[in-house]
Amino acid sequence: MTKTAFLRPRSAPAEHMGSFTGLLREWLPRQRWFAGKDRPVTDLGVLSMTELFPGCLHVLVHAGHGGVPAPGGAPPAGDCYQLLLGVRETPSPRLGRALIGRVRDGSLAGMAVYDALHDPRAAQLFLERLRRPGTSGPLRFECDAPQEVPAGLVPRLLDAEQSNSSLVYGDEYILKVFRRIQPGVNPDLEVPGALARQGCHRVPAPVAWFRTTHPFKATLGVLQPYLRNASDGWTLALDALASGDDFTAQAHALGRATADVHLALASAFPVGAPGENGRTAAGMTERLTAAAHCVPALQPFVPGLRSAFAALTTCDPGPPAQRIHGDLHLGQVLRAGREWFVIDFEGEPSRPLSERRSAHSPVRDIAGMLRSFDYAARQRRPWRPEWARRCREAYCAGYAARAGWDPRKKHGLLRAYETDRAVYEVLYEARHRPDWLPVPMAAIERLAVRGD
Ligand SMILES: Nc1ncnc2c1ncn2[C@@H]1O[C@H](COP(=O)(O)OP(=O)(O)O)[C@@H](O)[C@H]1O
Ligand SMILES: O=P(O)(O)O[C@H]1O[C@H](CO)[C@@H](O[C@H]2O[C@H](CO)[C@@H](O)[C@H](O)[C@H]2O)[C@H](O)[C@H]1O
Repeated sequence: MTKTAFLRPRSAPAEHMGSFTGLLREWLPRQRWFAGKDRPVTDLGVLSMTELFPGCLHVLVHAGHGGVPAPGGAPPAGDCYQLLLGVRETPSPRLGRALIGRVRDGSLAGMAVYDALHDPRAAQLFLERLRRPGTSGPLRFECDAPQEVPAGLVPRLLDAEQSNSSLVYGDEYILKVFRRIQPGVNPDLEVPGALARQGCHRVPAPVAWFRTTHPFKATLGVLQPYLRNASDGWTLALDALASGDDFTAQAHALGRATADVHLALASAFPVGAPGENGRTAAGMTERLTAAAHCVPALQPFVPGLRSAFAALTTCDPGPPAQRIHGDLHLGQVLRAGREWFVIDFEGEPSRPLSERRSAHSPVRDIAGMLRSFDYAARQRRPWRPEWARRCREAYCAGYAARAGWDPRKKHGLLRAYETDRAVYEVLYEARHRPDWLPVPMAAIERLAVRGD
């Protein structure tokens, strides 16, 4: 009998939970998807641990960043992360990169613990679990309509720098395993499901998903069809920049695709109240203040940026608020065949889930994509501002052709939303990719000084 048989029943006893926290305390902050890199982890606790199959544990951990426990014994402020942990005496040498460490004490002392998403055997068994709806402890494995996902698809873990972790199965399906878990339905399940019911073909529809009921209700992962031979917009844009190829036709089609998705979102999630620019401006100003506190390089530009937000209260109110993508950029769009598809409806990962699921101006998504053209144009020296400007024109024209209103005619709104997005990007880059910070900072300088 292996030592892991110890871990039964399915919800593992508290004794084992403590064995892992020492290892995870070191490993967790080094992961790309760990959101609290700018704050030390002051406390780490296992919130739930479920044996999925022998040698593979599903674990939710809480990483605290100081503060006192909330009333009722709830953990103090911090984030919850999802892990799949492999526990073996001797993991295969191929799993070296995935090794988290060896348990130091308790009944599992000496066992190696690793990130099981890197283990093809565990990934295969996990798909088997998803193919059959049912429960494992607090975990629920579900699907919408019975779709025959074939058995035995070979898994591979995407090694892209991501906010979550994704496994591709046989180039047929892709499973996104959310890493930072917040209570509630994840919009990356909710939105594609609702869009599929609207008949929107621009978004791959969920095939199966899993969620937890403990320590709170939350979506944990979604399986969807994998778009084979697709290229993401970022790669295509950089290729076009490198070869000198025109990208305006692609940008125009992308504008049309964005409008299609916005129209489908507006039908799928009808919103009663109109957008309120005063509240939006206040939120943007608050985010700027918080960002300038974390990234001092922003401080000299704060007055100029604030004026962009203040102008929101007097400018054309623009289109009504509705559900949107929330983090639209060139990496979130895939070109397959002659069509653009839109993925990853999670929204900006650092915002609370309730905010990400509420209505916003569609201009926010448009601004996200316009910022992305600027990011792409700045990847080459000399910088190619005219490339970004042409893409911007084409994208807005494509959007206008489908949506019936032209983003270029909403100058005040666009400036405010692009500024807000650039502020978000400054914070994102400072936390995750400090080498990239000059890219959004250049936009900040331009938006604060010239406002175009
Ligand atoms: N349905 C899909 N078909 C093909 N590739 C996909 C699909 N969904 C995601 N991808 C690939 O996986 C990458 C990460 O997906 P994404 O949803 O953006 O994850 P994250 O939230 O971790 O950033 C994308 O950049 C894309 O290359
Ligand atoms: O794709 P995610 O949901 O993880 O989005 C996050 O990471 C993105 C980077 O991977 C980041 O996007 C920024 O960099 C892109 C180039 O790598 C650029 O195209 C985007 O315009 C820029 O915002 C995104 O902001 C972040 O939420």
